[in-house]
Amino acid sequence: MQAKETILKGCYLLEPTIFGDDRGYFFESYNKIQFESLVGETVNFVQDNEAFSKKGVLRGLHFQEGQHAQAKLVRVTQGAVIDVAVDLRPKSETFLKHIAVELSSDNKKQLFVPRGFAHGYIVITETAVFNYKCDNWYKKASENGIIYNDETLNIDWQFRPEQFIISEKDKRLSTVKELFK
Ligand SMILES: Cc1cn([C@H]2C[C@H](O)[C@@H](COP(=O)(O)OP(=O)(O)O[C@H]3O[C@H](C)C(=O)[C@H](O)[C@H]3O)O2)c(=O)[nH]c1=O
Repeated sequence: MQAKETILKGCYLLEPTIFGDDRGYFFESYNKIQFESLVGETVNFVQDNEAFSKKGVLRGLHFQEGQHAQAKLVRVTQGAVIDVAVDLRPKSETFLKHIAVELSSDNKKQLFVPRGFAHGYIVITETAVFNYKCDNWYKKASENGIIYNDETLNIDWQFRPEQFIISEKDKRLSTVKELFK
């Protein structure tokens, strides 16, 4: 596994070492000792999630507040998405900056999104299976988020489906200006 820190401090793009042979391939998708050595911190994941979505589905931008904040290690095991992480740490040099990366079952890339970030993705293939680890449990009451087309963030989702498929909940998310007024 190799890792490269993105422009957002503490947010890493990871690439596994793939072992191919005439049967197919094998790779370690997660190894605690190696992962922590690459990202430079102890991370105790407690929950694994999986989401299946159709083309054009946009989930996010989400985060959990306060002590329920979650760090996430995200990857795609079928199809492809444009994955977005936004730095919401007021003291960070990259506060309100974001990255957008393609994660896919082909490139097998993973993104480590630290606590204090908002996260979301849009599906760019017919379907996608999104798998991720969280270092804190789901806490519905602490859920919050930023609307996907927030003017301050001005995210280029790099994909313009005939229509975005967005949950009613996500259509009602706040803007950055509302969240940080
Ligand atoms: C996140 C979550 C949801 N749920 C239940 C709550 C709802 O009944 C149902 C769907 O939840 P939601 O519409 O919030 O799922 P997503 O829109 O995929 O939310 C996720 O999408 C973005 C991209 C994220 O980074 C977060 O992990 C998470 O917010 O699953 C659970 O039971 N446990 C959970 O951890």
